Amino acid sequence: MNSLAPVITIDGPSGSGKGTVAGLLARELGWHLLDSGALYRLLAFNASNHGVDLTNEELLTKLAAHLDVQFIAAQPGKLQQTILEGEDVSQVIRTETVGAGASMVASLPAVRDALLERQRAFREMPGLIADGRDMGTVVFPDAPLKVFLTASAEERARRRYLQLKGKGEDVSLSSLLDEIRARDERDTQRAVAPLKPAADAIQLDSTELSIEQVLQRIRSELAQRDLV
Ligand SMILES: Nc1ncnc2c1ncn2[C@@H]1O[C@H](COP(=O)(O)OP(=O)(O)O)[C@@H](O)[C@H]1O
Ligand SMILES: Nc1ccn([C@H]2C[C@H](O)[C@@H](COP(=O)(O)OP(=O)(O)O)O2)c(=O)n1
Repeated sequence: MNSLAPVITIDGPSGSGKGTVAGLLARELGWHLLDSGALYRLLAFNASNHGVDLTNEELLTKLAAHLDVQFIAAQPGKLQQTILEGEDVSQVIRTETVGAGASMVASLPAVRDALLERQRAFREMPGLIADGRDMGTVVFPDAPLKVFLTASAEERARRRYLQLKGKGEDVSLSSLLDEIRARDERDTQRAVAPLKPAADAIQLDSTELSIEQVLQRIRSELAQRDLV
């Protein structure tokens, strides 16, 4: 790990806007990007492909340690492709089913341990934007700026609904709301690295904020810390 590279952590529940904001910030600053949720999604997806039960901690931990994955970005911060065992899986790992599977495998302590160093290795100059659930609490506890991004469950379900409809998927708002609530419950109640704000995180409720307004708030926090 390069201890000199600054890290901005963006944690929060599903649909709060973490991925969008992290991607835009990384592009704006020219920093690296860690989409940690993608690792848990990849593991759940890979396990299903290999017929591994999503509660089998021992086998899942082995799979996690040997995940053959590459994140390809033409330049730091550019939209990245996710390649698993040589295949582009960027889109197929984005479904709600894979998200629910990711949340299940993510509750297993040995699986989280197996993915820890892989995540820390993303910390390189000129800096890293890290998006997930435990970026500020566990993976990068010394990050100079930690953001905890939230929004009401109803607004997050509405956003996900619009996003999936936009991709032509046939989804229902009420089942998305149920799925979001179930995922919130599992992610906040697990024993290891539960979703919660770091003690030194700034909390941003984006329910009534546009993406640009969220970015503005983060830019002003960065300026206050002399990070840009
Ligand atoms: N502040 C916001 N206002 C309205 N829509 C938003 C906002 N932030 C994100 N979105 C939209 O909500 C959807 C989910 O955002 P995403 O970044 O994938 O969330 P997360 O990574 O937290 O699950 C996307 O379609 C995104 O464009
Ligand atoms: N750092 C992380 C990132 C994700 N997870 C788990 C918990 C989440 O429900 C799943 C999927 O995360 P992801 O960020 O891709 O999901 P959303 O885009 O927020 O819907 O993975 C985690 O436990 N720790």
